[in-house]
This record gives sequence, structure tokens and C-alpha cells, in this order.
Amino acid sequence: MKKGDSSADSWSFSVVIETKTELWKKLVLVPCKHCLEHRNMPEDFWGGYGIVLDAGSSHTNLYVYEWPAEKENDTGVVQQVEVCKVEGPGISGYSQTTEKAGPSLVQCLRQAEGVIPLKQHQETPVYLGATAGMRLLRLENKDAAEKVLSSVEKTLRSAPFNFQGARIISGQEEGAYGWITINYLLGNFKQSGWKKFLHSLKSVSETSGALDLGGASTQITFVPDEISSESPQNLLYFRLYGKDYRVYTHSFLCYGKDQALQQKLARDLQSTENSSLFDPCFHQGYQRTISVSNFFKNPCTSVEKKQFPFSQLHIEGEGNYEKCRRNIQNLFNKTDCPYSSCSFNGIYLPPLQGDFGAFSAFYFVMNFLNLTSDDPFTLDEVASAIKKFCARPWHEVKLQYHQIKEKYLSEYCFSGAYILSLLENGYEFTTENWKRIHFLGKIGSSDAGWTLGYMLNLTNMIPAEEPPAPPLSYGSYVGLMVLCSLVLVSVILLAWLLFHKPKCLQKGVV
Ligand SMILES: Nc1ccn([C@@H]2O[C@H](COP(=O)(O)OP(=O)(O)O)[C@@H](O)[C@H]2O)c(=O)n1
Ligand SMILES: [Ca+2]
Repeated sequence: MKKGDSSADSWSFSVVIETKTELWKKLVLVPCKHCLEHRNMPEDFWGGYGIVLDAGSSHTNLYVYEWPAEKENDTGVVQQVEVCKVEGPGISGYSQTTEKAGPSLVQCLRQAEGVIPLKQHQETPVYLGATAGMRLLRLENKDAAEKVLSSVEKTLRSAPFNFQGARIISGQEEGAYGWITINYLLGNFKQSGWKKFLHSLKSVSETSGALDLGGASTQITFVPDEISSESPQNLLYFRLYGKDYRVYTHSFLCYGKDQALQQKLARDLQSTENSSLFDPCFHQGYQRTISVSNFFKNPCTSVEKKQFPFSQLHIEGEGNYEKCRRNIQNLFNKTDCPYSSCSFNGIYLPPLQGDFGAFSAFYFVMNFLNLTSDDPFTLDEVASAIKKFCARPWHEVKLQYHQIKEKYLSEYCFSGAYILSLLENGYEFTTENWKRIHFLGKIGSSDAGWTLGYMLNLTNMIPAEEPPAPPLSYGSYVGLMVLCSLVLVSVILLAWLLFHKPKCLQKGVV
């Protein structure tokens, strides 16, 4: 397998998109910020529900979305009303006990039953999309991956909802649906008034790019300034709301933050004859032991496999940010580029364009490091904050954040350094365009992520064509009638004055 290349499953999405566009004609897309607040809407306005399970490499989240019942005025907005974190590992973690994958979801499905009114359970669609953890398991053990999916399907079918499918989505879909989600929530698809006018002059960027960092893969998706057809597998075409979008996307398998760490450790192992290793990306005083034999079963590290005279590797932290950055840099092969420009590993990347929303682990890590304030930090400020954090001794970090699990806490230094390396070295963001990256967890009440875009697509809630202007509301109708009546009365009065001039105004009368 070529790392960072998801072309194997790239065809599926183009097919899905092209066949779907014909169907995208049902509901008008009215983004959140143009709508009344959910809580201000009459109770019977909200009606439909949908459930999406995001089966990620590290864990599964169940999302419940809600949308207006009133479709006749062709307006509506979909909102997240519930999120439930499934206990235990991601579904790919059940490769040895596949029959337990489905039952792990039961508790969250019960929670969704409590949120959705009973009479709507049967008509509520439920989808499960599995991402990079399952893509890796499928590469490593296809049979186990199929059994895990059968187990989750069995559980979802036994829930009182309308089961619509449980599948592994491609990296391209993950990137595209994340881009759709954030632009839907930001209100970028449907524009009106001056914004539409400005966009027609092409003076402002219309959509935001999407940067998604998971545990096992990472996605970059945006509308480039110039479209080249150098790498067709990275281009997607959408027609949304009467407008065409040519979108660049790429998903790097094995470049989520957890798999990137595994890759880094595998490389470090190559250069040691010893069963112990100093690691600059862990805090000074931190120690971890890993089993060497299990380590190379993973498709992200298997290319680095060699025979070692020891079965356990002992790692000790050094807390050296600069050394850690240099170490991580080796994960990005920048030497060969068969295109006009590349990110890394010979993958095409057009020049970066516009604003970017960075979510999922990009947000979790930066938020932990207090680097997500509204007044954005410069690239230098971010680098020095991470450097300072990495230099703190482990006992001090552990004391301050005693509520956070040791496994996660110990990896924030690496994750912070990795995020900067990926953005600065991988994608080549500069001091200048760094300010255009916005780290965001939620937009309104909805989490930023691929799930909402996935559901909007599968429920045909994004129209391909701009719908006709909605009929007037009752208030506007009454106002218009009053205005027309006033105009009519004025015209009659004027005519009467002209043709029946009062005697006092007639010529000769003083
Ligand atoms: N509160 C949270 C939740 C997740 N995470 C991390 O965010 C990443 C989420 O990845 P994921 O499970 O969606 O994996 P993919 O299948 O998207 O690659 C993992 O590395 C989690 O450890 C975090 O740092 N803080
Ligand atoms: Ca994810």
C-alpha cells in the first residue's frame, strides 16, 4: 500500500455524487444564521429526525439531527440536537471480538430513543459511516472488517429506527462531506443581497476549506482558485443551489495523529539497536513500554518491519520541541512531485485558497493548548506555546491535568508539534495565510465533522438548483395589499383632481 494514497476507493464518491445531484431537489437550504433560533420556533415547526453514527478509529459518536416539519414553504435548517459518545474503542477495535461491536452501540441508541418522539421512531433514518480505522482493518483483515460491519448492522436493524446502511466511507467522501457540513452551517451555499452580488463579482471567497484531523487519517478540502485537471482523482464536482463547485480533496490514510505517532515510532525503531529509546516528543520524565511484535501488524507501520532482538521497547521522554519537529518532518516525503505542486508523498495540492475551518482533533488539541481564542494567534505564537508545553516535566503536567487520561495527556506535545508540521511542512501554510485557519469545534449547535453533510446528501436535503422564490408570508401579503390599496386611492384622487378641478382653482375666479 502506498501511504497517504486513498485512490483505491476514490471512484465510489464521484459516482454517488453524480447520481445524487439529479435527486437533490427537495428542500431549500437555509443556513442557520439566516434562521430564527431553534428555541424561538413554534413546537410543531420541528418535525423530522435523522441519526448518523460516526464510527471513527478511536471512538464512535452518535448524532441526532432535527429539521422542520413544514416543508411547504420550502425553507428549513437541519440542526444537531444530541450527541452520544459510545463507551469503549472504535468499532475497528473489536477485530478480535467482532460480535461485540454492535452491542457497544446499544446505550447510545437508547439515548436517541429518548430524544426522538416515539411516534417518529419508525420513520427516522439511521446511518453508520466508518472511517479510517475500518479502512485499515479492511486492509489488514478483510474478514474481520466484514464481521464487525455485520455485527453493527444487526444491532442497528434491531433498533426502532429506519436502518439505511452501515458502511466504510471513502477518504474522498469524508473530505467532501466535512466541506459540505461547514459551508452549510456557515451559510455559504445560499447567499442573498449584497453577499450574492459580491460573490458574483468574484471579489470574495465563496466557501471555506475544511481541514479534518482524525486518529488514523486526515483530510484537506477546498475550492482552489485555478482548477487544473492534473490529478482528476482529487477533484469533485458539485452542483448546489444552482451553482457549480469544483472542489479539491485528499485524504491521507495513516496521517491521523495516532497513526502518525505509530509511523514516527516505527521509524525511530529502525535506527535503534537498543531496546530503549529517547523520544523528544514526550515530556521529560515520561516513560512508556510498547510491544514490538504487535506494533508492525498495522498497515501504517508494516513497511518498516524488521527483526528485532527484543520484544519490548522502552521509551523515555526528552521534551525537546525542535528535535520533535525535525523527527516528525521525516514523515513527509517532499522529494518527488509529479505535478505542478504537491503536499507530500507525491500527492497533488493546488495553491491554498481562502479561509479554512480546522476541526476534529485539530480543534481538540489546539483547544487543550488554549490556542483557539477568537483573536487568532500567529504561527510564531502557536509554535512557542507548544514548545513551552513540551518542555514542561511530566510530573508537573500530570499534576495539573490529573483528570485527563495519561495516554491522551502524554500525547498532546506530539500532537501539537504534528499539527504544526502537517500544516506548515505538509500543506505549506505560511505565517501569512496561517491567519486564515480557524480552529472550530462547533458551528451553532452542530459539531463540525462529516456526519451532517453525509445525512444532508443521503436525505436529499441539498437541492441542485436554486428553488423559486418562496411565496409571501401572511404579514408581507397583508402589507402589500395595503400598499396597493393606498396607491390605488392616490391615483383615483389625483385623477379626480385633474378632471374635476374645484371651482376655486378654475381660471378667472379670484
Ligand atoms: N475530546 C477528544 C476526542 C477525540 N480526540 C482525538 O481525535 C481523534 C479522532 O479521530 P477519529 O476517531 O475520528 O479517527 P478517524 O477515523 O477520523 O481517523 C483521535 O485521535 C482522538 O484521540 C481528542 O483528542 N479529544
Ligand atoms: Ca473522524
